[in-house]
Amino acid sequence: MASRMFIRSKSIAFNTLRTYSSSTKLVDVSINDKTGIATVTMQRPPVNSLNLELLTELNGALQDLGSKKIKGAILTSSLKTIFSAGLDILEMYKPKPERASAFWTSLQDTWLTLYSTPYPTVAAINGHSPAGGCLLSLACEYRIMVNNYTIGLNETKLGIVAPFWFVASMKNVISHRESELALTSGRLYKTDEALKVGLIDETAENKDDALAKAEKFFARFDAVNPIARLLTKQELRGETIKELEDRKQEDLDRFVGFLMLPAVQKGLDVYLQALKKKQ
Ligand SMILES: CCCCC/C=C\C/C=C\CC/C=C/CC(=O)SCCNC(=O)CCNC(=O)[C@H](O)C(C)(C)COP(=O)(O)OP(=O)(O)OC[C@H]1O[C@@H](n2cnc3c(N)ncnc32)[C@H](O)[C@@H]1OP(=O)(O)O
Repeated sequence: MASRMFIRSKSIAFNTLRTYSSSTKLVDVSINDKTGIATVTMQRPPVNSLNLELLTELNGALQDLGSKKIKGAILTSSLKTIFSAGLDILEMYKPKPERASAFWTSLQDTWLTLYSTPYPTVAAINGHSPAGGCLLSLACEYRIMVNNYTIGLNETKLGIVAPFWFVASMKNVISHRESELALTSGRLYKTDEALKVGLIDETAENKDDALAKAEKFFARFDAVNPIARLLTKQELRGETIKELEDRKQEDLDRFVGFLMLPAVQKGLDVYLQALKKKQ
């Protein structure tokens, strides 16, 4: 049983399909032995907001999969109604500069890893996916979203500005015109609206349906040479990747500088209060 060699977690039964499992506190990874598909699950209740720790674990998991022979990876969430609430606002509100730098660097690195994976990727968006949640899904090659949730880059609604690589991620998926309309107004699309503009590729009834559809997406590559596939992906994504690599420090300095502006802190304060009052 060659597949047993991949068993890491002692909690996995021998006859299960999860022949590889690596669960950290915030990210669970399992590989189905029969399909060769990895499922990467974010698990940071209540809303999978992306803090330094979640991003670090996610980046590690995605990099780790690069050394395994997998057919593809699905990024999803363990939460019932939320894929990811985006960046953890508490990482940006009254931040310590060192922590803010480490946080932003981990976001840049996670995006670079996800945007350039050698394996195909699908976001199974099983809940709301604003801002940074949308960014993660845009970095995948295909997006399948469960009905009746929302997705988009809503940064302007928080009084913040989506950095150039957020904008590029959007523009590489939907039109320039639609990106401009969406980003300037901080629009969050409902699932069916997102499908209409091409922000997502398919809708799903529920998470299981999304996972089944992801499997079908990966099957498209059964008859495709994997090297040809990867080189084509690199050709299409290389320019956007290089731009962030070249401007990583500049982008980091802008982020930290931006956070230090009193007007930005005031905006985040108001937004946080509004989130709390919602209850
Ligand atoms: C001029 C030069 C410019 C150069 C540019 C350079 C730099 C740019 C600078 C900054 C760019 C930064 C980019 C940021 C992108 C982001 O991702 S910002 C985050 C945006 N996210 C959101 O707006 C989502 C907010 N959340 C929600 O809408 C809802 O919570 C939800 C996801 C739809 C879920 O709703 P639900 O009703 O189920 O849950 P609650 O709202 O009750 O939330 C539960 C609990 O969680 C807290 N919370 C929610 N979201 C976040 C979050 N993103 N971060 C931290 N905490 C969050 C919420 O407050 C509740 O907390 P509790 O009251 O303590 O229980």
